[in-house]
Amino acid sequence: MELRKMWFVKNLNQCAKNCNLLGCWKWDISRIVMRQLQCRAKYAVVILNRPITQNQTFITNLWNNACLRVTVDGGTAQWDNFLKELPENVQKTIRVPDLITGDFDSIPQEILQKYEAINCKVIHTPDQNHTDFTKALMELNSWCKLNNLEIDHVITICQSSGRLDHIMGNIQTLFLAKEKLLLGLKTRLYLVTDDSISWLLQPGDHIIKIPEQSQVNKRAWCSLIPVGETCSRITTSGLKWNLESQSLKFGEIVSTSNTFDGSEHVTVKCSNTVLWSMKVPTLLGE
Ligand SMILES: Cc1ncc(C[n+]2csc(CCOP(=O)(O)OP(=O)(O)O)c2C)c(N)n1
Ligand SMILES: O=c1ccn([C@@H]2O[C@H](COP(=O)(O)O)[C@@H](O)[C@H]2O)c(=O)[nH]1
Repeated sequence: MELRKMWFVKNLNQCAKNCNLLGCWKWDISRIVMRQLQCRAKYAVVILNRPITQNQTFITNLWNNACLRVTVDGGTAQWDNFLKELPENVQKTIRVPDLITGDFDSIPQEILQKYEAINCKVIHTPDQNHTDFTKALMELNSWCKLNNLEIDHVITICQSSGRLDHIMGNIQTLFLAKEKLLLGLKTRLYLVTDDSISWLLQPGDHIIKIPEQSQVNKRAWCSLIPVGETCSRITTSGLKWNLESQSLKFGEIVSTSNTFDGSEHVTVKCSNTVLWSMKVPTLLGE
């Protein structure tokens, strides 16, 4: 075997030992969800069409420190409502959206005109085979390419209430982002609701840092949901109800209402993609 190939195989074996031949991801959401948000990572914020009820300081810091701010169709009106609730002196400090996208069946005309007048870029995405959220990510990605910007995270402000089809559709967008490479390879996509954050764990090894308050908070739930396919083999540590080379499948085991065992990290080794969600008390200001 030629030398370069031998080196590659040796490294692959090492990697296989560590990462089960698949992938190895570390997740530290504290810089994203802590309200002070001293975040040096480059990230974009996407606002979907649900009321924004998270802590005001968290949202305004998140928004103003983002590299790119996108409101999606009716999400623009939700953003406008959120702004109206802020004290006037704070309103003046808030950056305007960079992009407004959507098929525009939900946004009131006067809101669209108001934001056009202050030079927000408006992109009409009429395709009815993809949701406005999915199309917003495509536009976001084009914007990043055009502006030579590599972003680490896309933080989507939404809710897990309201229409079930939209909730499922948003999870479908997480899958599409991965399967159809809607975002850069290194860009991580999250759904942030009132008091929780969710993202997909791809096949491989994951180390999830648990914020200190959640380590000891008995109400700090977390979950591992096998959306889309059965997860035939999953092993965890750091949870109250750990899984040991078990399978997750609807109709058999789905890990809801799980919680932390006080460890600093949760580890997950999974053979198939699963949806990880966890409560983050600081989002609401608890
Ligand atoms: C098999 C199939 N089912 C349903 C649809 C319809 N459909 C899927 S995505 C989409 C656009 C949804 O737009 P969005 O703004 O995300 O949601 P809205 O609030 O307008 O319903 C539509 C109409 C389709 N194109 N194909
Ligand atoms: O109940 C809802 C409604 C919408 N969404 C998300 O927002 C975008 C835009 O929605 P519009 O109704 O077109 O304004 C949609 O694609 C969904 O991703 C939601 O999560 N819940």
